[in-house]
Amino acid sequence: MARAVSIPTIDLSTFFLNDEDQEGKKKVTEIIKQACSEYGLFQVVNHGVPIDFSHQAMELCKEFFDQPYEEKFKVYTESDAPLPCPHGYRKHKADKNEYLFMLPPGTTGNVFPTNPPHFQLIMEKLFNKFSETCQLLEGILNDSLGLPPNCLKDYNNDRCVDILLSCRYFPATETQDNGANSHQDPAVLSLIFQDDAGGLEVLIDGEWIPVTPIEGALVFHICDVLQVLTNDKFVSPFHQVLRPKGKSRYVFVFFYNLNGEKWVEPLPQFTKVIGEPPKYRRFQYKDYFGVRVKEKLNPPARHEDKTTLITFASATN
Ligand SMILES: O=C(O)CCC(=O)C(=O)O
Ligand SMILES: [Fe+2]
Repeated sequence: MARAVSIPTIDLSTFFLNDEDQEGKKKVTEIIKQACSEYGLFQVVNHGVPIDFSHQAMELCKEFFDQPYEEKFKVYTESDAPLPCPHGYRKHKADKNEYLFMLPPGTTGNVFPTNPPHFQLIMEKLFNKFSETCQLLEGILNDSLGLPPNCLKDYNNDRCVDILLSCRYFPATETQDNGANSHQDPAVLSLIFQDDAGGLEVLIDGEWIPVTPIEGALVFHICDVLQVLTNDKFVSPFHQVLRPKGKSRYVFVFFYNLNGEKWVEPLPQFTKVIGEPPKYRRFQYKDYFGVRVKEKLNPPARHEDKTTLITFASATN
C-alpha cells in the first residue's frame, strides 16, 4: 500500500528567541534533517520574513506584470555576464509564464521597473530578507549533518550570486496546463513564496504530491549542490508546476546559489570517512549552472534532452 505523504510544516520560532532553548533547537534541527533526507522539501512558518511585507512585494509584482508589454520590455536587458545571468524581464516563448530576474542589491547592471514606484526599494529589502532566511537554514542543515561549525557557510561564501525570480504563470488553457516541467534546481537551496493559486508539486516515491499553499509559509527545498555534497544523504527533489484554471499564479523563487568557480563534489564526511563511494564526479559549478540557465531560457525541443544532475555528473556515467 502506498504510504501517505504529508509534507512537513516546520516552526522556526525557536531560532529567533534569545533564550538558550538548546533542546528546542535540537528537536527542530532533527525534524528538518529528516525532511531533507526523506522529501528534500518542507514548508516553514515563523521564519523571520514578515508576511505583510512579502504580500506587499507580491502586489507590486502583480502591478508590474499587469502592465502592457511595451512597458515590461523596458526592463529587458541582453546580458553577456557569464554568471549569474540573466536579469530583467523575460517572457516564456510558449506563453505560459513571464519572469523578472533580480540579482543582489547593488549588482551592476541590475534593472528595475520605475513603475510602480518603490519597486526597487521593496524588492531589495525582500532579497535581503530571503537571503537571511536561507543563511539561517544553511546553518541548521550544517549542524544537522554533523559538519564542522560553519562548514557550509565557509564553502558557500559568496552572496553576490543569489537570484530572486518573480514569476507570473498564465492561467491554464483548455489544452495546456503545464507551467514548469519536472526538474531539480541546480543551486544550493531554493526558497519559494507562493500565492494561494496552488500548482506546485513535488515527486515523492514516484507520486506527484501538491505543495499546498499555507498562508505566510515559505517553501524550502534542497538543490543539486547539496545533494552532491551530501552524496545523496539529502535529496534535491523533482518538482513541477501546473498552471491554475481561471487565474494567474504569482510566486517568488529565491535561488541560494554558489559561486561558479567553486568545485562541487561529495564531502569526505559522506564518502571516505564512512566508506561510501562518491556518487558524483567532481565538477566546477559554472559548467553545470551555465548549461542549466541556457536550457531554462531556450529549452531543447524534447524535455528528455534536458541536462540533469545525473546526466551531467553521475559517477557511473
Ligand atoms: O513556481 C514555483 O513554485 C517553482 C518554480 C521553480 O521550480 C523554479 O523556478 O525553479
Ligand atoms: Fe525549480
